[in-house]
Amino acid sequence: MFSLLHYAKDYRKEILLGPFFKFLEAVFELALPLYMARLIDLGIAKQDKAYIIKSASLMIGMSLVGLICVLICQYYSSIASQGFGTELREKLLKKINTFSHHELNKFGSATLITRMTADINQLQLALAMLIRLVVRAPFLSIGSVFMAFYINAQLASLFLIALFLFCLILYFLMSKTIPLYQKVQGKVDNLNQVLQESLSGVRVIRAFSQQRHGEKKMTETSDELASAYKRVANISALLNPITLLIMNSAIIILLYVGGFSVNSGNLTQGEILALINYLMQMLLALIVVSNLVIIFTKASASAKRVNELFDTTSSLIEKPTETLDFSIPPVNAVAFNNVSFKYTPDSGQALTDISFTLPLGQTLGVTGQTGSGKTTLTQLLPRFYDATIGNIELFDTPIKKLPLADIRSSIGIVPQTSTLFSGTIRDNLQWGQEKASDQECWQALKTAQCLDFVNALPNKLDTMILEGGKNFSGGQRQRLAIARALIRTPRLLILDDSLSALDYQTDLELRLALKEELTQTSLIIVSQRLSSVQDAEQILVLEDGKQVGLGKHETLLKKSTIYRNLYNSQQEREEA
Ligand SMILES: Nc1ncnc2c1ncn2[C@@H]1O[C@H](COP(=O)(O)OP(=O)(O)OP(=O)(O)O)[C@@H](O)[C@H]1O
Repeated sequence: MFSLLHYAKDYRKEILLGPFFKFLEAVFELALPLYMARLIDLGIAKQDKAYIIKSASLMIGMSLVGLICVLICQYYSSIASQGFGTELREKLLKKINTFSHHELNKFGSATLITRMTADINQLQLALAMLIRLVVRAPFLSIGSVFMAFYINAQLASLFLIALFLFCLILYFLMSKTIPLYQKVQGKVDNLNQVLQESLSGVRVIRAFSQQRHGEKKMTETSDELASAYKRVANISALLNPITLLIMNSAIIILLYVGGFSVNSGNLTQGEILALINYLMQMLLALIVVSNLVIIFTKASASAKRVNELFDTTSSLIEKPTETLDFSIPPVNAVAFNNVSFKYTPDSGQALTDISFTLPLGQTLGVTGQTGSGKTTLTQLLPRFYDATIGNIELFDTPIKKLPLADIRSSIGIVPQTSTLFSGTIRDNLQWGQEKASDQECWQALKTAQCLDFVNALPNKLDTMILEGGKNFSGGQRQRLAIARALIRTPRLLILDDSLSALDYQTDLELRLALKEELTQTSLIIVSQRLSSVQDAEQILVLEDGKQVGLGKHETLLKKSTIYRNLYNSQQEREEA
């Protein structure tokens, strides 16, 4: 956990001064019962008004200074803990952004969200408590024992017995609760995952009338979390009553034994009150210590989960030795040389021995049945994954020799399910290119065949897109996503089944516009619909991850049985 503290290095001053002010306040708090004892014994008992006023004023003054110290400490702890959380979140997001899709798939988005939010909140809380209480609480509990010994060593031994009993109980409770807190954190992950799936898949759930099933799953998961919490809470809840029992029993014994000492003149009334005060101070400080232990236990579980992300090395190794240079036009936009790929060592072969070249400025169509490996192939180009065997070249350079930034800025990719972000249409287009002017936005919208529906919107480019683009149709969303990819005029544009929601006419017009407007751009169109790829200079046919055809439409019709069957089945469907 402490390894994460270096993210708070900019707040050294606050981390050192905060506990110092809290310590000052604790010194005053520790001195007050002693002053109170003197006030009773020397002021009230002897009816010395001047002494009473002097002592009372001193005590009020100490309390006020103590209050100011507390406020300063709270201020420092807020600044340091919030700053620490922000820094940690930024660094963690940066780290996650270096992950390849392998690592992203392995962790899953639910746990990444929990770690970025709940876990970091827990660490922020731990730092705030470290500043506020870590010096104060032990100082007060130990200081109370010393003060008690200073007043009366015989009665102070009672403090040691109470302290011993408390530590015994605390140890017993902690040994039970600490492992349970770690389990609770895992259950929070599960709940987040179910929540995320239920909310993002709400339409599918409704379409299948599966609300009951979704609700049942949700209830089961939150019941599991609730019962894990209950188990911890049931055990932790014992701490306060047991502490009060110890405290009250000790006070009774103190009053009983102390009464004899007062009668025999060995102890004053003020001293007995001071002892009771110190006893309460000690046990209350110990309750704070036990709460601190709980907070740090939770924080250490959170730190483990955050560190797991920091310690994960991305399978994507970036060691660029070359950069993309278009001063001498490359011959090919893409070349796959005997490329094979597996998602995990244990999974089946997603691509086997794929080889093709896409000359600069030309179009490659990729087709095949569902699950044949089309999307997988496109994901190797921006290096979302690396090929297991073989090599891939982009603009005549092996992609592993290029900086990721060069690769990704030269490729525009429109995935199968395009994500639009909440914000205006302009905001979404500017994701593609930050400084795109309105004119550039309209040009991209025109090429992507969005003019008709965007023009019909009263706020045009300022129209708000709801989360996930829910206020647009599937086809409109796909075209907006294409416009976003076009706005940066990519050198290679990959449309991964992104024309599937368009009618034949719009699909054709869009492809013609792409050819006309993007003369410098090479194109990969992935589609099961052969009409979308049949005009391409080459078509790659995949089946079960294998390359079963490569050539022009007419050639494939003659030579590839699979392609011919695909074509015939689609023709029949269209005629039916
Ligand atoms: N993240 C993943 N982890 C493991 N296996 C995967 C993953 N993504 C895809 N696969 C597997 O890889 C194979 C190829 O999938 P891919 O998505 O590339 O097919 P596709 O041709 O694009 O299919 P579709 O036309 O249905 O989109 C399938 O067997 C699929 O189950």
